[in-house]
Amino acid sequence: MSNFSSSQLRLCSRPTIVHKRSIDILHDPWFNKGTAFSMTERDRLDLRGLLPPNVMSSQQQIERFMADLKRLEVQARDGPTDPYALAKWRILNRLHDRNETMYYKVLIDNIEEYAPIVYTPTVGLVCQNYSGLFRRPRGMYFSAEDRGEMMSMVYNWPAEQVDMIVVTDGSRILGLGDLGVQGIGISIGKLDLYVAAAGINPQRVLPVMIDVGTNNEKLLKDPLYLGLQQHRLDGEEYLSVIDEFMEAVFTRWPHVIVQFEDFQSKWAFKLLQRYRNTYRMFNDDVQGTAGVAIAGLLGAVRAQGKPMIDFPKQKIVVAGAGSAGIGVLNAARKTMARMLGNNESAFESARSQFWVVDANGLITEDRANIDPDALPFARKVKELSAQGLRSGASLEEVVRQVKPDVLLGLSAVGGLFSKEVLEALKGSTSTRPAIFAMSNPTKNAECTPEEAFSILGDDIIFASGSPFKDVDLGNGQIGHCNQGNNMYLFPGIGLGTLLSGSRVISDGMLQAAAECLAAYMKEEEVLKGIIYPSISSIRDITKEVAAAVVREAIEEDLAEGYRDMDARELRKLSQVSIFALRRDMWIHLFIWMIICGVDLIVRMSYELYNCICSRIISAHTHNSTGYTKDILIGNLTLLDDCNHLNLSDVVGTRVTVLC
Ligand SMILES: NC(=O)c1ccc[n+]([C@@H]2O[C@H](COP(=O)([O-])OP(=O)(O)OC[C@H]3O[C@@H](n4cnc5c(N)ncnc54)[C@H](O)[C@@H]3O)[C@@H](O)[C@H]2O)c1
Ligand SMILES: O=C(O)C[C@H](O)C(=O)O
Ligand SMILES: [Mg+2]
Repeated sequence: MSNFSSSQLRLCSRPTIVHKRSIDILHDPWFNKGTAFSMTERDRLDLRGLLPPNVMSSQQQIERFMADLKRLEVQARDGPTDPYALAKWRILNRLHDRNETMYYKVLIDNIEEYAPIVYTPTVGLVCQNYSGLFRRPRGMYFSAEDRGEMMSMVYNWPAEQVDMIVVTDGSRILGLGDLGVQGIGISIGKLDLYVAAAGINPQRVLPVMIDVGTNNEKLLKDPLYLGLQQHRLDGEEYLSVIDEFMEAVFTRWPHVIVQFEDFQSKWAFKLLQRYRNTYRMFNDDVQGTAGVAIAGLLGAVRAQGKPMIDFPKQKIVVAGAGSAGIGVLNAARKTMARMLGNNESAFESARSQFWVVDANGLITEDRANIDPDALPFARKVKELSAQGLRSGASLEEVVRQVKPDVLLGLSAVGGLFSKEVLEALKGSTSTRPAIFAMSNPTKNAECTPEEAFSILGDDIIFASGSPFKDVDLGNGQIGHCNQGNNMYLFPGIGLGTLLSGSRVISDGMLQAAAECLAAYMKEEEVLKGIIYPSISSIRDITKEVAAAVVREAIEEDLAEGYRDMDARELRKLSQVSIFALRRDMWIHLFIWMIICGVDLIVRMSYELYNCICSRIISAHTHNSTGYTKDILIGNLTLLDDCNHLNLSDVVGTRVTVLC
């Protein structure tokens, strides 16, 4: 017999009235069921796309939480270079969920310490463990199950404006392979850098995961996996999902920029060709990496005490012919060709400077089923014997015979530059050979700086994709470890494109970004072996890169202007001094607005803050942290000299300023 009266029963079965919708529900601990929301509930509450696609039972949710809790102790000590990396990530992530503005303040002020936590290398560990780490969702998930729904579900995202999307399909996360839906961590990490380095408004960024399944058998068998448990879609089916996604986001936000990230090379090039002339998009692994590598390669030439124009004489061995390797090879060949006269024969002769080794050894023209993207770099069979080489030669053999100036790794194989390979590089004809161990995360680096310096001696250039500490060479000298990572370019490429209002991202804009990075390092730094800036100057380099991209977009007549600044005004800017242009960027770089109820929080530069302060009605210190102030905004029409800021809607409101 039940103890309930019939009126109590009626009460119990009464539906809960949910006044909230969409993300507000997920952020309300009273209503939130997280991944346990059924598809019907997701549709009725405008939640489709705001959660990973796999609907979980509450028992599964508990199991996932417990499994993560048990793993915590082991995994918190699993960080590649920092034993507490994962624990730090959790703490920062919790801060993000409580107070986003403070999160970015902490990140910006401590970028050197926390970039390796929110970005490479720790982000790799985060993606690997995402099922356990998942708490509050960030970003959107578009899955194969959402076909036909994307055009409407894109409106479930709460922000009216989105400037930057970073999208992945999770198929090649860093050098960690197919991580399926867990790859969303990489989109989140890249966008954290967009906010920290380029000052993009955090309310206008959108991390996206397109879940078309996974071919990772471990994940397919894991009952707690958050993604679709099916093999990846392929061919036309795959393309139709990505097409639908692109159409949906560009319909809602026609001016958005979409950065493709960590797509397996099989699709990376095809998607780039498919969309780059129609949409504002780029592929960071192909194009961002290429620019960063070019800047580093030119730096390596300067570090030998030679002029950059000597670059076409460099012999370069590349290990890895995937999206990143081929991207770098194409860009390096074009750069050489430009230096050699920019004609057909220059382009042809530049080709002979490269030797490409992949999982099957040296790539030569006689290879069966050769990847068409690698074909232009296949060595001619008739020249092999003269070089003491053969089809499929090992990396060690190639290095020994070629005696290259540069050994560049984008293979995702940790330790590939073994003792034997580095010993072979001792025969290099360069006065200062360069080693680029660019694969991520840390354990996938082709070699460590210690290995390189100890085998090859002090007079080398070393760069790695993930951060390593400089090496004490024991004679009062420091072996400098450069971080050659596309983070030095993608925020500036995105920001420059945004500010220019260019409809597409041209080769010229990417080239301008790379040249800007190459020119950024001073002669004396380069001669010391410092060929990339330090992460602490990422805001500054981003500003420079963005300015270069804007200038090139204007030059190519692609710029259509941004917000209040039309193309004509932009063009005028190109004629004034570069300083004025930078000042303008500075303001855009540092301002963002977060609408909080009726009040606004404004994050801005000191420069702009001072400008506003001279016109405020009242100001008082808001809290004890010393960097937050409440001000009452006066007549903002006086703000004309704070170029292009339309703050008129904040007149008379209380504004919290974070300087
Ligand atoms: N530093 C950076 O800014 C940066 C940028 C992009 C990519 N990456 C890193 O580069 C790596 C590769 O990325 P991708 O997108 O090109 O991957 P990918 O899977 O498309 O390509 C990997 C390539 O390495 C080759 N390879 C595998 N084993 C090899 C071996 N033993 N010897 C030589 N080559 C071998 C494969 O045949 C393939 O051509 C990843 O670790 C990624 O994190 C770094
Ligand atoms: O994410 C990074 O750190 C660089 C690059 O995009 C990569 O895929 O490794
Ligand atoms: Mg990447």
